[in-house]
Amino acid sequence: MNCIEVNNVVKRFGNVHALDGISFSIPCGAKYALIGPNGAGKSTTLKILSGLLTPDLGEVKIKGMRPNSKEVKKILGYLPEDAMPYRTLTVLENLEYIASLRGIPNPREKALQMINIFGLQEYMHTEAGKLSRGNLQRLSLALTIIHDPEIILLDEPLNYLDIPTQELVISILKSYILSTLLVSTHIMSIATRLATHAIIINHGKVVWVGSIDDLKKMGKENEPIESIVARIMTGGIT
Ligand SMILES: Nc1ncnc2c1ncn2[C@@H]1O[C@H](COP(=O)(O)OP(=O)(O)OP(=O)(O)O)[C@@H](O)[C@H]1O
Repeated sequence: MNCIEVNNVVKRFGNVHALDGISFSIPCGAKYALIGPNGAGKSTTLKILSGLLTPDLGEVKIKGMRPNSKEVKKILGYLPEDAMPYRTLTVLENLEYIASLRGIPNPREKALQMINIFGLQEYMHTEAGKLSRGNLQRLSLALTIIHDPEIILLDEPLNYLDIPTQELVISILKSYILSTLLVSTHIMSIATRLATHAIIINHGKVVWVGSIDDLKKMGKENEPIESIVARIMTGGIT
C-alpha cells in the first residue's frame, strides 16, 4: 500500500510554476529523499503533503485521505524549513503544550523524554525565542515527532546542526523503522544516510525516481553520487 500519493500536482505562485505536474508515490514504511536544487519545488511539495498549501491542479493522498483531514493530522509529523516553536514558551512548555494538544496521556513525562532524547536538558527552561538556531532546530524536530507519527515529512532537517547533533538526529530518525519518511535535502550524504530511495526534482518536475543503490550504479568509475545527481538534474541522464 502507498502511504503517500502525488498525482499531477501543479502549484503556481503568480507567474512562477513551483510544481509543474509532479507525480510520485511512496509505499508505507519506505524512506525517501526528495532531492533537487534551490527553487526546484521541494518545500512546496512538502507543504502540500502536510496540508499547509493546496494544489492548483492534481491530487494528493496520505493513506488514501486528504492531507488536511483530521485523521491525517493525527498521524503526520511535518518539519518546515524554518520551523518556529512558540517563542515565549520554554523548551519544556513547548513540548508539554504540543503533547497535550496531541492527546498524549502524560504530556510532562513525554516532554521530558523528548528533552532527554534530543539532549536539551540544559535548555529546558529557556524560552524558544532565546535558543541558538541549532538548539531551536533540535526542539523543532522533537515537536515534529513527539507523537511518533506514521508519516514523517522533514524539510532540510539537519540545517543548523553541528556534526555530533547531526549524528544524534540521524540515529533518532533511523529508529522510526515503521514510519514512512520523506526528507527534503540538497545534500546527498544526508539522503544516503536517511533514505533508501530518491525522488529527484527540478523546475517542479520529477526527473528521476529509484533506489539510491541504482543511482550509485549509474555513475562512471568512482564517480561521486553528487556528480551523478548533477548530471541527472542537468538532463545528462534520464
Ligand atoms: N509563497 C511563495 N510566493 C512566491 N513564490 C514562491 C513561494 N513559495 C515558493 N515560491 C517559488 O516556487 C519555487 C519553488 O520553491 P520551493 O521553496 O518549493 O523550492 P525548494 O526546492 O524548496 O528550494 P530551496 O532548496 O531553495 O529551499 C521557487 O521559484 C520559489 O521562489
